[in-house]
Amino acid sequence: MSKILLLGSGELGKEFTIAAQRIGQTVIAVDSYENAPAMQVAHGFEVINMLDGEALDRIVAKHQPDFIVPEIEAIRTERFYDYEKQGYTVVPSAKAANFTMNRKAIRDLAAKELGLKTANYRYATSSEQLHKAVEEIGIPCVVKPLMSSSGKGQSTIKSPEDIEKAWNYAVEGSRGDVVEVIVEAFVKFNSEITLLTITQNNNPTLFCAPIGHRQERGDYQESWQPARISDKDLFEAQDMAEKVTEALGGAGLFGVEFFLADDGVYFSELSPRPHDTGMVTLAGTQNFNEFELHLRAILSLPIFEIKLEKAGASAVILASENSSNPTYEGIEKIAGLAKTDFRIFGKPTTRPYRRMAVALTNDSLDTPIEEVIERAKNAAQLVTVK
Ligand SMILES: Nc1ncnc2c1ncn2[C@@H]1O[C@H](COP(=O)(O)OP(=O)(O)OP(=O)(O)O)[C@@H](O)[C@H]1O
Ligand SMILES: NCC(=O)N[C@@H]1O[C@H](COP(=O)([O-])[O-])[C@@H](O)[C@H]1O
Ligand SMILES: [Mg+2]
Repeated sequence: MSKILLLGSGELGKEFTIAAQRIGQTVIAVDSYENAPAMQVAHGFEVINMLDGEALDRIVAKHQPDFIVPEIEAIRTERFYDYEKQGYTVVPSAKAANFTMNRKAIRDLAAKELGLKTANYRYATSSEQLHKAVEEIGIPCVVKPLMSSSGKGQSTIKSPEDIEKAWNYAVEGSRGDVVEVIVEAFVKFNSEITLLTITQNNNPTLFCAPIGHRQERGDYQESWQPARISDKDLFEAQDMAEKVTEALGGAGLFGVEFFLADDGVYFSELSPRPHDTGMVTLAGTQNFNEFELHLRAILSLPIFEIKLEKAGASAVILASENSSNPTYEGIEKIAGLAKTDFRIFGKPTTRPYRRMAVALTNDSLDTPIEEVIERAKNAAQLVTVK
């Protein structure tokens, strides 16, 4: 049996840990605060600042894990290359974790090295450079810190007056020590998808049915599976996903994000780990959920097939204010609904817009997906977090 050091212990890590526990693996859950969701179900835990390389070195040496599994981006990922040299397995690979924590590394790899279609983009390290970059890219455009996730520090420039604001907002929302932003042309997409892509050690790459999602404030609100997509677009997205995951290396599940526009498919970014929008697979849409697939790929266990069994949707349940010791009202209402389920993550504190729980619905594959999404949204609205 293997020992897994899980770096990041939120809702995604919690489901991954439960999947690992079910097949007898040992998980040590790590995060920056005590009582994080995955810690509540793991064999052991560590509370450290994961951006602190020495703290990371210390717990890796202490636990000597068979697998180091990043669950968030904000980790001193440069250390991962050393761990690989020392013989540790980083999931999916040191390169995958390191490249995706910085938008510049992954975007240059995708657009320049691999030639994938992306939005036009520039970088800027000062507000003067941002003005120039916006002039070149054109308005509207999207500004994001190089190091951030879940929409933090991200804004859309709709007129020249927004540029200064966008710069300040990005610097404030930036994690880590890099003061640099990416400016991307605004893609007028018709929809966006996450393509869960599973790379395996001794077997070919597999894809899940595409997941559609809707974002607000750079964070997902609802996701559904399967997403509506033409065969041509799906084939293109799979081809791009295969190229980028192969370049990053290793075995595991990736969430590859695409925009579907009139002029084709745009690669946006990817997570080298289970994706938040992939929580829809907890609704029983597939024979294996995304956490089980990640685990199987990591452990080199065969995946006989990935079968889409139901249409499903997830809708987030957010907190609205700051509190500790959160309570949940409306659980009995959501519990009473047909073909509906929910997960409460068990986060010890709330803040405005913090994702605390998720509503899940499913139905037969011939049900219009809009109906399934609507039910998930209505279900989520029944629960309030105080
Ligand atoms: N160039 C763009 N054109 C149009 N919309 C965009 C563009 N870039 C981002 N968005 C919108 O903002 C959302 C979040 O962007 P992105 O995925 O790059 O941010 P993130 O902070 O990495 O989010 P997460 O970590 O949750 O994936 C996208 O899903 C999309 O809805
Ligand atoms: N888009 C990335 C994502 O969804 N990550 C998930 O959110 C947690 C952090 O939540 P928190 O900010 O509420 O602590 C992470 O640990 C991970 O599970
Ligand atoms: Mg994203």
